[in-house]
Amino acid sequence: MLRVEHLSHSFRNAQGSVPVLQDINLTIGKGKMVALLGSSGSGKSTLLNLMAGLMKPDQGKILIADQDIVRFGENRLAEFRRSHIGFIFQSYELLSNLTIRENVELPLVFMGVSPYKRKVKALQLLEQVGLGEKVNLFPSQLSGGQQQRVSIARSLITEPSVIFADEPTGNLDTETEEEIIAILQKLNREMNTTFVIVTHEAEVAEQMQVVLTLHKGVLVEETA
Ligand SMILES: Nc1ncnc2c1ncn2[C@@H]1O[C@H](COP(=O)(O)OP(=O)(O)OP(=O)(O)O)[C@@H](O)[C@H]1O
Repeated sequence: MLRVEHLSHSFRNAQGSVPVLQDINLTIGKGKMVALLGSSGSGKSTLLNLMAGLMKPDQGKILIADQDIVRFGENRLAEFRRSHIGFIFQSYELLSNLTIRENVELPLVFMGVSPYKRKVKALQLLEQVGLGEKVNLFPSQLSGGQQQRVSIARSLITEPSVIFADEPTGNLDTETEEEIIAILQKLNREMNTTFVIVTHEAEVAEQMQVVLTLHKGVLVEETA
């Protein structure tokens, strides 16, 4: 379960402090597929980055697996992120000099998992995202949609409690977007992983179980 309590955040600029998120409270149950919807500048990415422990908020609690990650020091947070949190970026963020199997294995390399175990798990996940035939290719040999599937497999390899995705289909055409959403839904069913997906497209949000809508830094609607 993921819980956010009284979360507020501001960015500072030359004029002073600009509030970006104001008193956000939300609870996301285990295994839910959640959309974070809102127009440009409403604070979606900021909220996602805070929940993923990539930034520290000014105020509030962020509870993941019953632990308030806001209180963690840098090392503990980095360790917690590695084992509990997955992230999918709009721009895939794959390493071009590694094969796609090696890219998927990478989080386990940092956790000291044996090469054999890493390989077995990576191959299984690549099979699940429909790339079983392409495991030895390099990212540049794949389409954008295929590269995003590699990054999805990579995000799952540590079996995280929750995966955060920031506009995961933002660089893809409509047909490929539908394929990626279908894969995320399949993985959510098969692995009971919680997904929180930032989107500004109502059509994408409608396909999720819960939709959280942000407007100017305030959570204005929650539909389930
Ligand atoms: N590092 C930063 N420094 C100062 N202001 C920032 C910073 N990051 C974001 N902002 C501001 O915070 C507000 C919310 O930004 P955020 O990226 O969270 O919105 P968003 O809803 O994800 O937008 P988009 O859909 O365009 O990505 C915006 O007004 C933005 O300009």
